Amino acid sequence: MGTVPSALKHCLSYQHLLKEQLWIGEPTAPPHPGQESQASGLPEYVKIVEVGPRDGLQNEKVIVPTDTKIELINRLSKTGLPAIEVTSFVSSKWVPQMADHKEVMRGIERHPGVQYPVLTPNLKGFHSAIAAGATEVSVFGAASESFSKMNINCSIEESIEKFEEVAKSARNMNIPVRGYVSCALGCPYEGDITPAKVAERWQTEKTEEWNTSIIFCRKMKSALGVSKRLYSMGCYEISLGDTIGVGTPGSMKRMLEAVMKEIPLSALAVHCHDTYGQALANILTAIQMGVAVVDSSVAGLGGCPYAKGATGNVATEDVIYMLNGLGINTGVNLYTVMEAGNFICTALNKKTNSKVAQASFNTGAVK
Ligand SMILES: CC(C)(COP(=O)([O-])OP(=O)([O-])OC[C@H]1O[C@@H](n2cnc3c(N)ncnc32)[C@H](O)[C@@H]1OP(=O)([O-])[O-])[C@@H](O)C(=O)NCCC(=O)NCCSC(=O)C[C@@](C)(O)CC(=O)[O-]
Repeated sequence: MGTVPSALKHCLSYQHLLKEQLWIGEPTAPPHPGQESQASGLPEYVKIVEVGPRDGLQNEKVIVPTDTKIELINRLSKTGLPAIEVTSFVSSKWVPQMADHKEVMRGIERHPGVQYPVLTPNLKGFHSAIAAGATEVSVFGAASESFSKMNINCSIEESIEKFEEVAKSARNMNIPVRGYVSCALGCPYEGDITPAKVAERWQTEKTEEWNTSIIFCRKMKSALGVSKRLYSMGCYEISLGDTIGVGTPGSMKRMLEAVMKEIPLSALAVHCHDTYGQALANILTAIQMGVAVVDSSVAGLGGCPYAKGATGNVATEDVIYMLNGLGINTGVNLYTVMEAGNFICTALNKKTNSKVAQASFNTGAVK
């Protein structure tokens, strides 16, 4: 797909798409995330946080060569993406694919204006990340006790203590910290997290219905509680993760309504996996509610090693295509993201999960 632009120029569908401006991101300087378009009520600019090199690759069974990871990140850096999550400073016994975190961090070319966050579950990871040159980190908690235990081997409460240590050290060093809340809409171990009216119920007195939805209430309270605590400890942004991709626009809306009462909209991001094919719809719902930061993964790669059955993240290509169609600026060039997607899919010997990239292949315009 290295020849995407020239090949597609001869393709009628390309001409149509070009006319519709779906392929090209506006290369203008982005306004502040969340700034609203007067006309539509939608944000004028949506920031895309590319998580492919980390979330996308962490689940790959075969170890991807370090040079390939570096090349992927270097390619993504040239697309206009404002943030690229590079790797995780976690235990190589737990996630062998991320064992080369130092080499990847040190090997990439950094482009001005691009953020390169890395995951750090604790102080050990934080110090290693900083020593390797990280300038932004992310802590990652969960709304589900079982997932927390399986993923980072501690309870939610213990995880908060570790994140507080990271946040404190980061603050002293002027390092921005992002916070994830996994299982915001469902958990692979505890089942659905149905937020039906639970936020209101949590905040008011218990009713009869409280008893029937007590489990959901606890989980919702947990999602809210973890988000609030991450935000209070100084995380500048809270990324709400539908880790196993079970959410729907309905559950996304209810969850966001609850969280938005506690955390400013400008500090929220959504992180959607596409297991049930709902990711784009969920993202659209979030954007319509004013969320202006979206995580996505090139070629739709991804999955969490501790969330069995969860498929990849929503594909970056598909999110950009949708946002371009809505006239929302991302500053990202879809062509070059597709080229990066083709690069990594070729390297992994797998088909892209991006519908937009697949459609381009199917037109015959892309060989
Ligand atoms: C968190 C730990 C490390 C706890 O693991 P642990 O075994 O409880 O750690 P420990 O403190 O007991 O130490 C045990 C050993 O691990 C080492 N250790 C301790 N910390 C580190 C570190 N930071 N980096 C490297 N090594 C570390 C430590 O030094 C020691 O080494 P030993 O003395 O045995 O040689 C482990 O559970 C782990 O690495 N888990 C991996 C979690 C992970 O990466 N999951 C996938 C990412 S989360 C995700 O995908 C969801 C997300 C973010 O995308 C959002 C969504 O979709 O919802």
